[in-house]
Amino acid sequence: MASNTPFTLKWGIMATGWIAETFTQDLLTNPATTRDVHDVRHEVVAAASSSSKQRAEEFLVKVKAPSSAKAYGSYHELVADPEIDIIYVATPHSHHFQNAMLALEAGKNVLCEKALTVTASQARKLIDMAKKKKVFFMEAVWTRYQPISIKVRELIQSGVIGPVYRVVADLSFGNDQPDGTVSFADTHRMVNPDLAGGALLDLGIYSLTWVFQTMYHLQKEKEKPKVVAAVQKYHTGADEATSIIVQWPQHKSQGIALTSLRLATGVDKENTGGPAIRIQGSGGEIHVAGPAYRPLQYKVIRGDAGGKIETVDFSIPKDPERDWGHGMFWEADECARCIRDGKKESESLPWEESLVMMEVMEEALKQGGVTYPDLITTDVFDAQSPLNTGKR
Ligand SMILES: NC(=O)C1=CN([C@@H]2O[C@H](COP(=O)(O)OP(=O)(O)OC[C@H]3O[C@@H](n4cnc5c(N)ncnc54)[C@H](OP(=O)(O)O)[C@@H]3O)[C@@H](O)[C@H]2O)C=CC1
Ligand SMILES: O=C1OC[C@@H](O)[C@H](O)[C@H]1O
Repeated sequence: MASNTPFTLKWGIMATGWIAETFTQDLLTNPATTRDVHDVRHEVVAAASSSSKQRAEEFLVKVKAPSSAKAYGSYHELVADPEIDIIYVATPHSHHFQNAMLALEAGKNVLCEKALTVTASQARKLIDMAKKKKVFFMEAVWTRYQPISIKVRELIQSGVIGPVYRVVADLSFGNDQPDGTVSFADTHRMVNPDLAGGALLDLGIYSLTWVFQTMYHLQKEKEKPKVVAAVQKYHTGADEATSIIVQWPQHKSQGIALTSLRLATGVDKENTGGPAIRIQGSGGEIHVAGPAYRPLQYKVIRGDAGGKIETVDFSIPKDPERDWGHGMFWEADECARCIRDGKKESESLPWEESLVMMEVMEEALKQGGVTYPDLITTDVFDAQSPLNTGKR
């Protein structure tokens, strides 16, 4: 008989930047009152900063964590805490391989922010370590767990638009400046090669997510995609715009994943002009409004109904007590359910799919001549790497 007590997942937060703050606040929302979830809940046990314990303390205050939450001044201390079930890695992508490996080596379950790694080989090694340690490991592509994504995947599987042969998806940010730059300092993680900057690994991954979750993910016999890419390099060496065509010849399908730091997906700053994602089947289309990372509306246009349009809107629920909700809690709930049920990977984003997506992105960047420093592309784990110790 199922227990009425929700399963509690105990989190350790690695890093104290913007997304760590956003995600942790989502963790601290009440699952029952926010989103009618009663089988799992979350506890923030500790947070760590690579720069100082004080920064971690300030972070915990800022997110209104319970007073029991511990602050650590190093990632090593965090992964050694026996009370923690899962580490959320919220550092720049440049750091993900070393930081996630640090946690996996310590026997922790890991949720690692996107992009999972800088290279496919790094992703492979993390997956191998998760297998070896028999722990749960997932890339934090929150979009996959949002109700709208689940619904769109179900619609496609129901056959309402027939077989899907083409998907065009865009996430572009509109940061063009009159002086020819984009509105990020050269040191910012969006454009800094030392932090694996660039449009593709940061934003294009969402366009690719839509291409993958509506086609590759639903393939019964998985087919490796062919990849053709056009990459516009920024003066820092990172990509400022990347367009990828992925092709699955046996499925007669193609996906076009677009991203740019200069153009915006929509004309308004919120990127809500649409459709950001156009899913084309032989019997109709599904249009999803942007932004691709957190869309709130889709339209189904059925060919057999004379082009009749059904529009469905979604919203991100808020915790009334905290006046907060960003939409990242669904991926946290997925982690809790997988760990409760003894699963090592999520069916919505299996290891193999994260890996193939990394292979596609690596190939696209290779075609465009984008390179990153050895420190962040090595697939050799080093617990004392500056990426783990913060000693820059
Ligand atoms: N899912 C989503 O919607 C989003 C995901 N992301 C992903 O999250 C990751 C982090 O992004 P974001 O939070 O915006 O980044 P921030 O720059 O705001 O934060 C990154 C944090 O990483 C730690 N860090 C360790 N070493 C470095 C270093 N050399 N330079 C900078 N930071 C360092 C710092 O925390 P400390 O000193 O405490 O260790 C810092 O606060 C990226 O991989 C990004 O792709 C980002 C935004 C949205
Ligand atoms: O993952 C992301 O999604 C939201 C964007 O604002 C952010 O830059 C990106 O990292």
